[in-house]
Order: sequence, then C-alpha cells, then structure tokens
Amino acid sequence: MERVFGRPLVTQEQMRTRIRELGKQISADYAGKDLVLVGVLKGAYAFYADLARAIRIPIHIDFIVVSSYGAKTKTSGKVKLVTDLTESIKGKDVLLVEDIVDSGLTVQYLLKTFAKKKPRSLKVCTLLSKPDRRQVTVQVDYEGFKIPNHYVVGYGLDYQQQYRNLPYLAVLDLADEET
Ligand SMILES: O=P(O)(O)OC[C@H]1O[C@H](OP(=O)(O)OP(=O)(O)O)[C@H](O)[C@@H]1O
Ligand code: HPA
Repeated sequence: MERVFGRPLVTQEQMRTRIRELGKQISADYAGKDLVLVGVLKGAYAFYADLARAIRIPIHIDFIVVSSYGAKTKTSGKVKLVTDLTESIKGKDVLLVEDIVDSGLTVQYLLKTFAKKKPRSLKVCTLLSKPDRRQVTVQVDYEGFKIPNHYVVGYGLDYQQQYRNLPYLAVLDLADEET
C-alpha cells in the first residue's frame, strides 16, 4: 500500500506555542490542588511530556494504556483497557491527557471508568479534537486544536504503530482511503 504524507496540519512551532498556553491555564486552574496528570497511552506520550513540562505547579504523573483502533483508521467501537493506573486517584484532582478526541468513545469510557474511582474532580485535556467525527457527546475541558475530518499522524499519533515520532502533525493519505 502506498503511503504519502500530505500537508503538515500543525507545525512544531504551533504545537509549542499552544502547549505553553495550555500549561499556563492548567497551572492557574489547579493552583493549590492535588493534580494527577493521567496520560492516555500510547498516543498521548509526546503531548504529555511537553504539557507536563509546561505546567508550573507540583503534579503527580500516572498513565494508562487503552486501545480501540487496532490497525484501522476507524474505531472498533470497543475500548480496551490494556494497563491501568499505578496509584489510587480517590480524592485527587485528575486531568486526563489525550492526544485526540475523535469518535469520543475512548473519553466516554474513561470518564465512566474513572468516576467509579471517586476522584475529587475529573477533567479532560486533549491536544486535538475532530468534532465532525463524534459518535457521542463528551466533555472536553482543555483543547489544543480543532482539526478537520482527516486521519492524522505524528506527534504521538500512529497509523499501524508507525509515524508516532514525527515531530509535527500530518494528514495521512492512504491510496485506498478508508476514512
Ligand atoms: O475518540 P476516539 O475515536 O475513541 O479516538 C481517540 C483515541 O484513539 C487513539 O487511541 P488508539 O486506540 O488508536 O491507541 P493508541 O493511543 O495506542 O494509538 C487515541 O490515542 C485516543 O486515545
Ligand atoms: O486521526 C487519527 N490518527 C491517529 N490515531 C487516531 N485515533 C483516533 N483518530 C486518530
């Protein structure tokens, strides 16, 4: 299958600027609180590392691994929790850090699952949002960029586990486009 990179959708510089703003806003909103920053792996790894370093208040870090896309460019509709949190979030202020909210199914699943763990507060921060693809309405509290309905790769996001280390966000054109 031939793969060609289309135009870069978000540059490294645009990422840097926007993440600095998000870090500032989160630092102000969570000042004096017990913030646990939960990265949703694998996709969020790059954004998470940059966002955590843009936050200027003490934080706890933790991660979960979830998967629902497999090798496809459409959600399977089934969100699988591959690896759970390492510490209790009971009574903590939890901020979920996602790379992208697309159909919304992953965030919907995580909010429902995490609410049962009785955090003091539970919010969502995503680098990217594709509103045209939503299958369910979900709460997003912090959003980096709204993007159009294209399958994107880079900056943590993959196609069949490739391209995650691309330092910017690009549209992936598939010869036999499925999206
Ligand atoms: O809003 P949704 O349609 O649920 O899509 C968003 C989710 O899909 C991707 O994860 P994926 O299952 O591909 O795993 P990955 O993070 O390892 O790439 C992405 O990292 C989000 O977690
Ligand atoms: O556009 C996307 N690219 C990579 N992974 C994704 N997971 C949901 N949407 C996407």
